[in-house]
Amino acid sequence: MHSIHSTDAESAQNLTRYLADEEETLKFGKKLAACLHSGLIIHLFGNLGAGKTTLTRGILHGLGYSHIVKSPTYNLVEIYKISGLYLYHFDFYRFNDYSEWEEAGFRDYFNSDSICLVEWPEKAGNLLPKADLQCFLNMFDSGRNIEIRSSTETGKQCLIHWNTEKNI
Ligand SMILES: Nc1ncnc2c1ncn2[C@@H]1O[C@H](COP(=O)(O)OP(=O)(O)OP(=O)(O)O)[C@@H](O)[C@H]1O
Repeated sequence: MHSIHSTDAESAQNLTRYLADEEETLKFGKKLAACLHSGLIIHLFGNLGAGKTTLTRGILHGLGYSHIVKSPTYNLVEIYKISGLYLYHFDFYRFNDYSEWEEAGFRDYFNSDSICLVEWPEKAGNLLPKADLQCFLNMFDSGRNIEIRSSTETGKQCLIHWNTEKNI
């Protein structure tokens, strides 16, 4: 059995990592993928260019997806299927209103067979189901970091998995 590693910056409820460059964001996403499973809803917060799509690309690579990962800015959602698992990558930056939500059938995307990663969740407001994990991609003059907070018991279990995983 592994012991739970924790520092001041991380506990079962949250973790923070410094991301030196794009490669490191990809690497972090790949490692995070090992803690994820179907049914999870993850909200990604961060300004334009903060690295939300890069993180998603890392997660997809970690799940075994080896093709191009595009930003969903224009389509609102990109759909990936990886060995029976669906991953929906939303970007609500250009989201307008409830009718758009209904027409696109977005409600149906949030089910137990999929992982949903949502950029700009604040633009869709309370139409979205509650997130299990909230990822904050922060940019400072001194560099970038990511902070992940769990907001459900399921999300908390993911971060416990991260903390107990060897070599992470
Ligand atoms: N940790 C990092 N350090 C430096 N550059 C990074 C880092 N992570 C990503 N980038 C670079 O930042 C740029 C923007 O990244 P990305 O498209 O992932 O941002 P985004 O948050 O999805 O943006 P948008 O909100 O516009 O969709 C890319 O050129 C990427 O290479």
